[in-house]
Amino acid sequence: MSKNISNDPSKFSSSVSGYTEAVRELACEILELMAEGLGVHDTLVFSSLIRDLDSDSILRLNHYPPITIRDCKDRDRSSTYNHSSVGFGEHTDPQILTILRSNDVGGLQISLQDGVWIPVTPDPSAFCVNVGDVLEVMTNGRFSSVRHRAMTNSSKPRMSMAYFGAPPLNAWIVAPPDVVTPQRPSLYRPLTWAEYKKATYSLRLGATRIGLFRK
Ligand SMILES: O=C(O)CCC(=O)C(=O)O
Ligand SMILES: [Fe+2]
Repeated sequence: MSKNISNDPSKFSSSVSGYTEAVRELACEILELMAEGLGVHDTLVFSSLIRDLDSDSILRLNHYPPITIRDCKDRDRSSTYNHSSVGFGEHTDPQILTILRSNDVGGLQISLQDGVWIPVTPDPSAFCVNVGDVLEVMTNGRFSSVRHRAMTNSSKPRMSMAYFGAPPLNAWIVAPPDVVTPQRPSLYRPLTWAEYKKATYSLRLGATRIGLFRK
């Protein structure tokens, strides 16, 4: 994509479409490799949901303007700097796979353990790939969706672009038989993406929404 956003909406639209198609293809390739690595017979089982013409995938552009300590105090005298500097609260992405790109301003953090946040070094030439809740269900917990958040920077604006590969609304989300064994029975009850999306929007951003579907 060009470094500058064009004033011509059709050029902007075609850049966004080109980018979206490229990251969709990347997501599909990663998902096919994951299926192969898990020993799943039908290696297209995850990627075909994203390739489906009715896929509910989306692209989100995030902008985190810098917040200085003074701004925070002006806005709310009782809030602490740390509290106010959360730009995007902690959550897991509900979809299948997220392909995230950002500028060179840090802010993304992941948590593998409650309350411990690990910063992700920003690299504008790299993609950050997040496992979403649907992939956790479809791999029967072999891959876990990652809890993350984005902090604002006190001097520079962070920008990020996230492609969320998602199934069609009416698709059933079930783990393929290859990852369900007597030793590892299925962890989640079957659900449709529409059902999961509805549950997602009815709960707080930070809630462990996938827990609602655990057997
Ligand atoms: O801006 C970021 O790095 C994180 C964005 C994010 O988590 C999201 O859009 O779901
Ligand atoms: Fe996210």
